[in-house]
Amino acid sequence: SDLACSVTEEQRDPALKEMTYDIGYGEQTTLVYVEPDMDSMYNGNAPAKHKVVPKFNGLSVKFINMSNKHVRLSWEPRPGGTPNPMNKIAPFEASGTASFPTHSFIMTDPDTDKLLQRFAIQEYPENIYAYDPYIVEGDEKATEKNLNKHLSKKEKEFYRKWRDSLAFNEIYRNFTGRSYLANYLRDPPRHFLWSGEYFGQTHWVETSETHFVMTPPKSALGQLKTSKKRSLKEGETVALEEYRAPGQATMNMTLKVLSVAPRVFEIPNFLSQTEVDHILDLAGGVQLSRSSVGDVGHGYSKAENKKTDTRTSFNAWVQRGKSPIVDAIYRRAADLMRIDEALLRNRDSSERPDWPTKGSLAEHLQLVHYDPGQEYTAHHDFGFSDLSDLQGARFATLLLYLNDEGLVGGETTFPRWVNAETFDKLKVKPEEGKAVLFYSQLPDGNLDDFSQHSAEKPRAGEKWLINLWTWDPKYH
Ligand SMILES: O=C(O)CCC(=O)C(=O)O
Ligand SMILES: [Fe+2]
Repeated sequence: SDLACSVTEEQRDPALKEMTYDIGYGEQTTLVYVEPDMDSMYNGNAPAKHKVVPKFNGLSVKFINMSNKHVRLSWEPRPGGTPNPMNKIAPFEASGTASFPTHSFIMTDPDTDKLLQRFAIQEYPENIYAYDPYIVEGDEKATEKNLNKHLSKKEKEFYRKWRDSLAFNEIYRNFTGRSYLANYLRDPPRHFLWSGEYFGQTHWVETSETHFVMTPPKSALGQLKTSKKRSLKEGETVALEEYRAPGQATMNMTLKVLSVAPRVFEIPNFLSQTEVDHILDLAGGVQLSRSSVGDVGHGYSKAENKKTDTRTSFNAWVQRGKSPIVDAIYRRAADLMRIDEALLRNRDSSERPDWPTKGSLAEHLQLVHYDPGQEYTAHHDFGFSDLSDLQGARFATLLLYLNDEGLVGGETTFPRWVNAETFDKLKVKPEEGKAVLFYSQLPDGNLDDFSQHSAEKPRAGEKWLINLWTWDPKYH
């Protein structure tokens, strides 16, 4: 695109370092993410040498089923206590959730309820828990014999892939301090990522999707076909120009680094008052339903919809084509993330054939409403992929705050942000029109465990917010 921004030359992400490794196929080299040290996070002025251990000790846990049978995963409030069934994991697939050290999980045979293995969750970075009924520890020969006895050729290949993934995880963790939560070896994100080198660092980017400052008449706000390129009226550079900030061909958006690890940015005035009002207007016309959470690993449309106590808010989905204003918000968001807007809608094969899918890489806007006392406890927006090569996963989350008046509390918090000052969480205060951008993926393609976040309870007032999730890449 010809929109200007503060990145003048494309360079390798400053947090990527070369790592040489050998998982049994000879020496190989790849780029991995290494967290910047304290001094660089504070641009040379770190208040202390070492990072503070966060008070919050939760982590993302990944369970791998390395057997050729389905297993049932259950959570035990205490080891040996009554198990709470979670989900079935298919042969050679993985599943996961946010958890805490000392929590206990079990895998059982779904037909007989026979206990297969119990997992006691350890402290970060002990994120990965595998059920492998074939391995004979320290005896390659006996293991091989087992594999040949129980697995087909194809199944042995799947098994091998997980063994490779576990072997890579060991090396990756020694080098970077983090677990490899993706499957070996995930490509780096295909999208651009803003760098986040130090607190307060700013980037800027231009957009031609300027603010709406007047609400167009209802007749101009009909449904759009977002699978098509937009057709504009004669002389227009953007839709409904006459209702936008006058005399402005473009506007600049500023991203300020709130956290380096995870990479969190805030963008003031992303939405105008008119746009906020329009969305809240739409909310009046859409049916809000109790929010659900699910493992998004296999695509959100197939997510298991479970109503739980971890998420007590209400939500609704708003499609990009709902109105030209919603469409403009997607286009502006695309400019903000430096992603082609065409990737955030369905395309025909002539548009961006360089991408592996024709489906939109963005989800519908998720409109969320919290009353006092409602919350979304600490979670990750990513899910775990099966052994497919593409490993589609949520890449970025854009949060748009729609109100602040009368709202007390209700912050978005990042309890595991790396810093040298406090063990308390990073709190982002909702401000009308403000956006927060964070990445669920690291620039090396791994999932970012530190992207864990929560929505605090409003203590007074209500909270309205939008989630816009972008995938890398969604493949359904
Ligand atoms: O409400 C917020 O501040 C965050 C919401 C969130 O994390 C989510 O819906 O996934
Ligand atoms: Fe979230």
